[in-house]
Amino acid sequence: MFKVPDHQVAGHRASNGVIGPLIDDSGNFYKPLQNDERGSKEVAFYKNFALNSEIPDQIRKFFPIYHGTQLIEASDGSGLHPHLVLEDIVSSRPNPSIADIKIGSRTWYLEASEDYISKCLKKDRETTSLPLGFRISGLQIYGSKESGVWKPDKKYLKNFTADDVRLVLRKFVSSNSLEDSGKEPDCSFASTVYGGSTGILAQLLELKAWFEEQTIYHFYSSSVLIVYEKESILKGMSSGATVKLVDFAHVIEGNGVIDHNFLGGLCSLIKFISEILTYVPNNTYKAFPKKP
Ligand SMILES: O=P(O)(O)O[C@@H]1[C@@H](OP(=O)(O)O)[C@H](OP(=O)(O)O)[C@H](O)[C@H](OP(=O)(O)O)[C@H]1OP(=O)(O)O
Ligand SMILES: Nc1ncnc2c1ncn2[C@@H]1O[C@H](COP(=O)(O)OP(=O)(O)O)[C@@H](O)[C@H]1O
Repeated sequence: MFKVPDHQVAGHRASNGVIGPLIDDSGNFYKPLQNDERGSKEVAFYKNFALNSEIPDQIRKFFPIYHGTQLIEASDGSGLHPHLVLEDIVSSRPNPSIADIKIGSRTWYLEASEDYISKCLKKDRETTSLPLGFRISGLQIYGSKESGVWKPDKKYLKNFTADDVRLVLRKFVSSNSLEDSGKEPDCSFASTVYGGSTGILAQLLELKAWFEEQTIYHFYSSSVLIVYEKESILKGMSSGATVKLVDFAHVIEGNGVIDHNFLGGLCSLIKFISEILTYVPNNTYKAFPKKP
């Protein structure tokens, strides 16, 4: 039984006359192949990635598992349509908090069409992509059973400044602030979600180490998805904090060159997260411990 996912935060969504992703009860996420070359490029990426023996095993966990493609009824009822069948990253979490963070100050690449380049350039300039090397493309923050979920729309996120990004990454791991409540986020889940040996920061650093070496792919317009489950923490269980990469419709060959665009954006995101972990409420930051 297919249904439209409740927890999609960015990208093309199923709506009247628009094809969007579907999920099933078995933990699969079905992303409709776009009719132009984007669909075939994303399939080509997943196939190449699956077979590429140069990808270290510990890096594979950062990518959704790929189960091939399948013809299924499209979400808009227009008939059978090919879909990528992927692991559903959020299905095991009933109340996930999710951030879709598009990495890179440049979402376009020279091989793309002139129209595509100018469209991307405009978005990169108008968002935090250019100054920060990343932008928040989608967001959902779970508050509590009573307050529910805050899921700001695309337009709201596009207007973010660097300060808004800093604040929202703090709200993401707080117990007291949804929307524009005016409250100082308490960051009470920061050490559990962002910190620790298996937290978001540790995972981002592991990914960064690979990007410092890998020259196989250049990832344009791909996102880092950050997911965790607040209710689990409250029950004393693991936060389930997870980092995954998604959206590979604009991945090109690396040809032996480091993906500086992605690496730069990743380093910038790491800096923002690190600063939250060392933040002390009265607008100061704890000094980093001195090296022995
Ligand atoms: O048209 P828009 O403005 O919704 O752009 C889509 C982007 O939304 P954005 O405005 O950047 O948040 C959208 O970005 P997100 O996935 O929402 O971060 C994609 O970049 C999408 O392009 P593609 O499927 O990756 O080729 C983009 O779709 P296309 O317009 O390229 O089909
Ligand atoms: N494997 C997945 N599991 C769960 N959710 C996913 C998965 N892949 C993507 N998503 C959700 O769909 C959104 C859009 O995905 P993306 O691949 O960027 O689509 P698009 O090409 O339409 O931009 C993401 O922000 C996320 O919320």
